[in-house]
Amino acid sequence: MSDKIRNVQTTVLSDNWYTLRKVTYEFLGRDGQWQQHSREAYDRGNGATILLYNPTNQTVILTRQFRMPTYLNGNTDGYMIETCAGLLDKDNPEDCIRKETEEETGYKISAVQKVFEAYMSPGSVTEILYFFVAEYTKDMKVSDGGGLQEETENIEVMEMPFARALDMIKTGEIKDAKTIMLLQYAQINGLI
Ligand SMILES: Nc1nc2c(ncn2[C@@H]2O[C@H](COP(=O)(O)OP(=O)(O)O[C@H]3O[C@H](CO)[C@@H](O)[C@H](O)[C@@H]3O)[C@@H](O)[C@H]2O)c(=O)[nH]1
Ligand SMILES: [Mg+2]
Repeated sequence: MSDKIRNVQTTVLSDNWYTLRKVTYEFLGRDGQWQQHSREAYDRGNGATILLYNPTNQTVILTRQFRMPTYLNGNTDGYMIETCAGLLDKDNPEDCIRKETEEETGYKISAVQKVFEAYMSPGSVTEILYFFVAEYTKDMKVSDGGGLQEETENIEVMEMPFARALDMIKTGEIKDAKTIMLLQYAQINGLI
């Protein structure tokens, strides 16, 4: 609880798939005066994401899928290259990301390492994202991956040299924040 806000009132504006709320409240400003504020907050739950890397072959596993919001905002074909990621269900982030990894990439991993967590868009989206890394090898591949049929995810699995992935940040072929964060984490910490 913050002693800098009071009289918080919440209205649901939309709950068709995820939930958009309008929140009005009084906020104690830096000048010591209470101000009336109103903010919208989009709640789509929390998520987890993972960079799969193979230090021997110097490769990483990424995914490619259509993302409508990016299509609406300048991404000409709507496709995004991203680290494997999913929304959390009732599971803890570790179990969730293992399950998501198998569904989306076809790799069955066990040991995962949490590296940090971050609010990805704190002015408008409630979500906190948990970031993981894990080593993978060929023999961990148990299926094609691709995501859940019933969710019509159509995910393409991409294995590529780590150096190529880093280069794709420079060329703009990779434009997804979580993916850039994890690739740079791997580079800074010499994972590969
Ligand atoms: N029918 C329908 N499906 C939706 C809607 N919005 C999302 N979906 C589908 O719901 C599924 C959710 O898949 P997950 O793999 O669980 O989540 P994600 O979308 O990959 O989320 C990850 O990436 C996001 C974007 O970077 C992250 O924000 C999120 O934290 C997470 O890491 C996707 O197939 C998505 O297309 C909708 O309005 N209607
Ligand atoms: Mg996903």
